[in-house]
Amino acid sequence: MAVLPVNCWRSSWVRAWPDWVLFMPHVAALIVAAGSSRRAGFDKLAASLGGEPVLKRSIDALLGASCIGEMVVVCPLDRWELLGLHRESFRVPVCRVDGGVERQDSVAAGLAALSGDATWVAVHDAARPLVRPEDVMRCFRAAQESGAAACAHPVADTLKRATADGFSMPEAVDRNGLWAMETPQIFDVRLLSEAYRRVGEQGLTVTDEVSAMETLGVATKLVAGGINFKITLPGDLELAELVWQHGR
Ligand SMILES: Nc1ccn([C@@H]2O[C@H](COP(=O)(O)OP(=O)(O)OP(=O)(O)O)[C@@H](O)[C@H]2O)c(=O)n1
Ligand SMILES: C[C@](O)(CO)[C@H](O)COP(=O)(O)O
Repeated sequence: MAVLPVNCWRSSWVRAWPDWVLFMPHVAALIVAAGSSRRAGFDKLAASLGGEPVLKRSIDALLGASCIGEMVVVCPLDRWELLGLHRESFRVPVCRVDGGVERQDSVAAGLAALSGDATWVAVHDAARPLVRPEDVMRCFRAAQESGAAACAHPVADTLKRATADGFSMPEAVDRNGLWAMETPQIFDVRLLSEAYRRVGEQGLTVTDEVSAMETLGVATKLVAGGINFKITLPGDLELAELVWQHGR
């Protein structure tokens, strides 16, 4: 896992802020954008969605939520520079750090780069650019009420388990109570950092923060919102463009 020894927070941005802003409990947005887009087959975070890069759309969606007070973007420098993203142009202090091999390594790198001023952290996949600021706020309110919250949606389809060559198996898979996980996922910063420390220490594999929190025995409130699918396969970008053009 690559963690840059950065301390981007002691910038003029932060020094310009009055003390009461720094001590106000706020949410740090942690955007993971260091993936390889292997399944998409093209750099999906640099691809255009409504004329702006997908990564920029995701950053703007999180910044549209008033609870966000700082942001860490986990992203390779070349992608950041290629997209012409200037951290001075955002409404909150923004810090960029390198990611790791797996998503969980990138989240850990982002957690290590937080300023220390935030009470909460909202981890968000850059590959989910359709999330709406109101869904981020709803998720944050649920986190304040329940201690931990994540965007997700209940599975609506009939489910079947299949063989490797695509034949259905005579097995009933009960959809009742099954949810598909999304992001943002919002937690107390110290708890999530402890969860990821444990994940690293025990060599566990987790694909999201809810799973990491389960290592501490913490249950997460699931919050259904608007259309928020992840751009994973080539056709997903076209679908996202349609949603973008016709309104989220
Ligand atoms: N090592 C990694 C892997 C993933 N991600 C980020 O985590 C989010 C969800 O990952 P996903 O899109 O599923 O992964 P990719 O690696 O981008 O895609 P693929 O698995 O197809 O290569 C994305 O915003 C991705 O950039 C990351 O920051 N670091
Ligand atoms: C957190 C997450 O977006 C949950 O859907 C996760 O990144 C999923 O990635 P996946 O490996 O493509 O399921």
